Amino acid sequence: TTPNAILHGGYHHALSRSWQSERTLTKDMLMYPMFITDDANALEKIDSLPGQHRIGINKLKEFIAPLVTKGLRSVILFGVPLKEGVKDPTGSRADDPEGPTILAVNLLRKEFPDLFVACDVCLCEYTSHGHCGILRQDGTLDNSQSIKRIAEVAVNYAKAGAQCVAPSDMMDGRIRAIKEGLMEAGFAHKVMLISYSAKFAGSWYGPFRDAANSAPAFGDRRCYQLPPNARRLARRAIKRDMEEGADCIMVKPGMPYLDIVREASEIATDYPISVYQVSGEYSMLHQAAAAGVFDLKSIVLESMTGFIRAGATLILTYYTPDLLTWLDED
Ligand SMILES: NCC[C@H](CC(=O)O)[C@@H](CN)CCC(=O)O
Ligand SMILES: [Zn+2]
Repeated sequence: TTPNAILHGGYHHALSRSWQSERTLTKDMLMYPMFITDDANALEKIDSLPGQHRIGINKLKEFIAPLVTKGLRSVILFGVPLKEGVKDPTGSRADDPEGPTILAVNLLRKEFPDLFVACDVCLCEYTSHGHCGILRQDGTLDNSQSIKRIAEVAVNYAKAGAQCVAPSDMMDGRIRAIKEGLMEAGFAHKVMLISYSAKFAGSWYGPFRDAANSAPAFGDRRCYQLPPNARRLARRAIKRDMEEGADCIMVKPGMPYLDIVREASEIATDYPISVYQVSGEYSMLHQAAAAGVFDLKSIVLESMTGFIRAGATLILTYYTPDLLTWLDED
């Protein structure tokens, strides 16, 4: 089987099936990014992301239950190890069975059977150097080692019960490596593979790196995230990931890259298109509204309209809890 011959993974679950169709903003379109930390009893506010928290495994059920009651349908998990000595050059603890991500997958699948659980797959939260891949001695990326490790982590998240894996690393060929890993492990037909295909290097991720303690220790991510002005590379990355077996194509950041969302929806016409309203966008709107520039609910709903107009069918946003409330109002 060639990887992109496998379609089942993209519609195995009722929710992912709904994403395969045209939509206007509904709760089902929203995927909530959550930070799970290795301090089991933590429930820490994140200064750079007002309203967001780092959540310990023992606080997760009580935190998420009211959101599920309000109509939360899906989450994407980011493990945030804060304990000393967890990080190393190869991110070997990313798929630690006792680590925050796998513990959270286990708990959510057991306690909230209707919740669609996705895991972000990357090494940067677990590597001592903070890069999204494994480095050579000279400090440059070892792409083949990186995709081998990233595929291993993705398969282990699938084995733990994740219904979707989304690699945010931007290594070349990681989609095929993950898809083939899922195929070998017998998960490709029931786990959705969302590719962060067009993800741009730049200044929109600061609050996340603060929240996840995942900034690169040296250098930057310009050798693997796309150059902001490289529309043509984005088109090539999208086509490549379709070939390699992605079930959904994501663009990130969102508002500053709406043209790329439109390109993705025209290139990957038969795929659900996902967009990530990243931490910088979230904080910008939040702080501008607090400063009286505009009303928060209005501006957030209008940003959602932009994503849908550009062709997005799945929106990752930290505003998910607010939107679950706002969508029930007038
Ligand atoms: N794996 C990269 C994580 C990346 C931030 C970064 O480039 O450091 C994004 C997470 N997928 C940031 C998301 C955000 O800013 O909200
Ligand atoms: Zn990363």
